[in-house]
Amino acid sequence: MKIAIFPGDGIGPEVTAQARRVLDALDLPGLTLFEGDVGAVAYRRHGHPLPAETLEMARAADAVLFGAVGDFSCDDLPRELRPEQAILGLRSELGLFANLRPAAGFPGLEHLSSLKPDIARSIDLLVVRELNGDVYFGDKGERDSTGGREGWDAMSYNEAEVRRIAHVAFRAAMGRGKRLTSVDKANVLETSRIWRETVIEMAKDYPEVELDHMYVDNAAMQLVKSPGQFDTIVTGNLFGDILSDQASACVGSIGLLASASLGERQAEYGTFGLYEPIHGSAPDIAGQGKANPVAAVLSLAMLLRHSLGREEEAVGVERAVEGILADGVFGGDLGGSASTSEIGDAIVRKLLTIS
Ligand SMILES: NC(=O)C1=CN([C@@H]2O[C@H](COP(=O)(O)OP(=O)(O)OC[C@H]3O[C@@H](n4cnc5c(N)ncnc54)[C@H](O)[C@@H]3O)[C@@H](O)[C@H]2O)C=CC1
Ligand SMILES: CC(C)CC(=O)C(=O)O
Ligand SMILES: [Mg+2]
Repeated sequence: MKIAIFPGDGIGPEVTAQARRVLDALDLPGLTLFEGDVGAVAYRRHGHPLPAETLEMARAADAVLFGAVGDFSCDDLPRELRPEQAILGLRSELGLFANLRPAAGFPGLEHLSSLKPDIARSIDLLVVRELNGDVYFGDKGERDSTGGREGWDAMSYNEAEVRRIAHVAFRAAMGRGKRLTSVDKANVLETSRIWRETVIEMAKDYPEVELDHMYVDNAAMQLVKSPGQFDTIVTGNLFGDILSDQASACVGSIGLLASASLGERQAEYGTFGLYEPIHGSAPDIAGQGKANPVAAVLSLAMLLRHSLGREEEAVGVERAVEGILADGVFGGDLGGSASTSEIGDAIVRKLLTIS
C-alpha cells in the first residue's frame, strides 16, 4: 500500500510529523510512504500550489494524509496560485465529493468544551459535507458595478450531485443513530430548494432513517444550544465548512477534529481517500510547538479504517488519543501546556502500552 503525505504550510508539517510517528510506531508491513509538496511551500519550490508531480503521487497512492495549506504571504497572488487551490484541486481532480467530519466529545473531558459540560456531554454527530460543488467551485469573478468593483460567486447544486452525497449520508446514518438532518437555506436559495426536494425524494429508499430539515442559521444556533439532537448532518460545501468548525469548539478545540474525503468508488467500497484535520495552517501559532496534533493523528486513524481496512489499528490510535487526553496531556488550545511533540510522544507511548 502506498501512502502519500502532503504536510503543506504553517502547522501542517508539525502535525503531520506526529501522525507519521504514530504510523511508524504501528510498524505495519508492506507500507510505502511518499512525501509531496502542496500549498505555499509548493508554490515557492515549483511555481504552483499543486504541482503535477504531487497530483500524480496522489493518483498513484492508496491514501493521502494531508496537513494544511495557507500562508498570508500569498494573499496577493491570483486565486489560481493561492495555496488553498492545492486542497481544492486535490478534492476536485480526485473526485472526492464526500467529506466525513465526525465530532464527538471525549468522555470525562466535557469541561474542555466551549459549552456547559452537561450540554457538551451529548455531542456525538457526523457532518457529511459535499465537497466538489457549491460556491467554492461555481463560476466567480469581478465586474464593475455602480457601487464600484463587485465580486460574485455562483452557488449551484444539481440533482445528481445532491443524490450522491445524500446516499453517502443516508448510509452513514444507517450505521449510526438512523437520524439524518439535512441543513440548507431553502427559504431563500433556489440551490437549497432543489437540494431539499431531492433529499426528500431519496428518503423513500431509506425508510429506517428518520429525516428532518433545518435552515442553516437555526442549525448553527441548535448546535450550541443542544448538539445532542443531531446524529448525522448532510449539507453543502459552504455550510458544512462553517458548521464543522463550530462543532469543533463544541467538542473542545479545532485541533481535535479529523476528516475523510472520499469519492464515488471509495465511498462505496472504502479504499482510496484523503485524510486531513478540519483546521487550517494556523499561521498565528506556526513554528512554536503550540499546534494540537490530535486532529492529524485521528485523521490517520480514519485513513487506517477507510483506506487500509485496519480497523483494529484505527481503534488502537483512537484509544491512545482518548487515553492521553484523559491523562491531561494537552496543549494551550485546551488550557494545558504540552507541546506538539510532547503530545505526539504521549500518543506513541500510550499506543505501545495498550497494544
Ligand atoms: N484544509 C486546509 O488546508 C485549510 C486551510 N485553511 C487556511 O489556513 C490559513 C489560516 O486560516 P484560519 O481561518 O486562521 O483557520 P485555522 O484553522 O488555521 O485557525 C483558526 C484558529 O484555530 C487555531 N488552530 C487551528 N488549528 C489548531 C491546532 N491544531 N492546534 C491549536 N490551535 C489550532 C489557530 O491558531 C487559529 O487561532 C488560511 O490561509 C486558510 O485559507 C483554512 C482551513 C482549512
Ligand atoms: C481552505 C478551504 C479551501 C476550505 C476549508 O476551510 C475546509 O475545507 O475546511
Ligand atoms: Mg474549513
